[in-house]
Formats: sequence, structure tokens, C-alpha cells
Amino acid sequence: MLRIAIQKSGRLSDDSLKLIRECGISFISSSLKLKTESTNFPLEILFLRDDDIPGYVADGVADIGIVGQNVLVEEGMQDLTVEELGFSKCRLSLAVPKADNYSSIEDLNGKNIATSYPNLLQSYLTERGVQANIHTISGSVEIAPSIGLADAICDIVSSGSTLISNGLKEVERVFKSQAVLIANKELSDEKREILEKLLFRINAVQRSQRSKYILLNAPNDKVAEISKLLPGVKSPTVLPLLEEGWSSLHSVVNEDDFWDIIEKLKATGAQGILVVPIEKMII
Ligand SMILES: Nc1ncnc2c1ncn2[C@@H]1O[C@H](COP(=O)(O)OP(=O)(O)OP(=O)(O)O)[C@@H](O)[C@H]1O
Ligand SMILES: O=P(O)(O)OC[C@H]1O[C@H](OP(=O)(O)OP(=O)(O)O)[C@H](O)[C@@H]1O
Ligand SMILES: [Mg+2]
Repeated sequence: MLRIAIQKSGRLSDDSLKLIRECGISFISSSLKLKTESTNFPLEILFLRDDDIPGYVADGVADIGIVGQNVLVEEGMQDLTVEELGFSKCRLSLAVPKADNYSSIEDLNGKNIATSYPNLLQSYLTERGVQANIHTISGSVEIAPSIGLADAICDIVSSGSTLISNGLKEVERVFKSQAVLIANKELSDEKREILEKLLFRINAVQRSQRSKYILLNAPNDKVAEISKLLPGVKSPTVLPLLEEGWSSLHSVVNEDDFWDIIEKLKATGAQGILVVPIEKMII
């Protein structure tokens, strides 16, 4: 049995549970239960505060965990990382009151900065030769300048709406973060084997999320040109249409190239283009 620690409630919780479920792992969860076991995979799930997860995994209380890179690097445990998971993307940024005349990082010399990430902030400032007073607080950081606690803050930003609501502007990006899977370094062979199975499933889910299945009709004399645009996993599938001189072409496209490719396909004379989601993808 492998033990995974995930955040009990917060920004990481829903996507962590979603990923586990998309891997075909079933379990019964209730907001009151802090531990649950899968009914169809050798996995036990612990629901914890996110800040505690790296420590528990390092100590072996949990075998693996899902946590934000910001917390992991702040706690100096980035070497536990196994896989980037691509969700809970955010950044750690420095922000000052909107009305401040901020021109460069040197403006923060001698200033008071409130943050929950003193280590990440300190190394960012040190690298740039800036000396500031860091006040570590555990939450509601954005309020600090307006109550006279600090001149600036360093906190998580995603849409930027929390900064705007608190009369602040983002002035420096300190760290880019996303959720990662971490693992204890001394897993037994049995546990490592379960982790490999889980990683295989996670990769299949992630690959499918980055890809789309595409079907289209094309005149036979355009099939070669279109195949170059849609190489797919190995090569596209080409099937004859009932209508003479036409083929149906099936392939897989990467989400990032998607709109670019669609434009080019239309230019070749492709018709009836269908794009459908892929649930799992094993290559
Ligand atoms: N606005 C956001 N958008 C995307 N990701 C975010 C956002 N805010 C935080 N995160 C990511 O999610 C993680 C958890 O954030 P959350 O705000 O739930 O933490 P918390 O308040 O410290 O929770 P806990 O009660 O578990 O200690 C952060 O460490 C960060 O990696
Ligand atoms: O740029 P935004 O999209 O506004 O997101 C940033 C906010 O999100 C997080 O807090 P959260 O809302 O999770 O609440 P918390 O302070 O209780 O953790 C983070 O601490 C910021 O305050
Ligand atoms: Mg926390």
C-alpha cells in the first residue's frame, strides 16, 4: 500500500482529487475523514495542510504527496520532486501600493516586506544585492501595507485580482510555481512499483489532456500534404470515403499547436473537421 498526502482544503485539493480519480483510482471521501483507502488500487490518501506535506514525505510518514513548488522550494525540499503536474499554476510576486513610484528592485532597500515565503524572498533579494527587512506572516499578506505592517508584500498571484482589491501592484516576479508530485527517497521496492504504476497512469492522463483527436475529410490529392501537418503518434489513419476521390484522415494534435494547424488545414481544402477530447493516451 502506497500512502499519498494531499491538501485537505484549499487551492490544490480539487485538482489533486481529480487527478487521482482520472487515474481510475476510486475512493470514498468525506470532508470529515482525514484518511481514506482506495477500493481498487493500493493507495491510502491522507488529507493534510499543504505546508506539512513536504516534511511528512521526507520523513516517510507519507510515501508521496502533491504540493505547490512554492512551498516545496521554500522548505528546501525540491529534490523530492518526481513529476510536474501542470495545475495550480501561480507565481510568487513582490507588490507595492498602487500609488508608489516604483522603478526598480533597489527601491526595496531598507523597506519592510511581509511574506509567507521568507526563504524564497531572501534568496531573490540577496541575488540582486538588496537588503530589506522580511516580516514573516502566515496569511492575509495583501493586507499588510494598508494596516502599516509593511511597505511591500511578497505573495502568491494568479489572476491578480487579490492585489487589485487591496490597492497593490505587482512589481517583481520572484518564483513561478505549479503543483508537483513528490516522493520519499527510500521507498521499498514494493512501494516503488506502485508509484511506477501510478506515474504511468498520470502520464497517460496528462498526455491526453495536452492532445486532441482530429478527424477530417480531404480530397485524395491533399492527403500527403495534410499528413505532414498531422503526423500523430506514428502516422495518421487514412480511410476511403464512399464518395470517390475523398478520404477521411484521423490523427492526434497537440493542444498548443491546435489553432495554428486548423488554419493550415482549412487552407489545404480539408472539410468537416471534427476535434474530440481524448480520455487516456498511452504511446
Ligand atoms: N490563486 C491561486 N491560483 C493558483 N494556485 C494557487 C493560488 N493560490 C495558491 N495557489 C497554489 O496552491 C497552494 C495552496 O494554496 P492555498 O491558498 O490553498 O494554501 P494554504 O492557505 O496555505 O492552505 P493550507 O490550509 O493547506 O495550509 C499554494 O501553495 C500555491 O502553490
Ligand atoms: O491573484 P489571485 O487570483 O487573486 O490569487 C491570489 C490569492 O490566492 C491565494 O489565496 P486564496 O484565495 O487561496 O486564500 P488563502 O489566503 O486563504 O489561502 C493567494 O494567497 C492570494 O491571496
Ligand atoms: Mg498552508
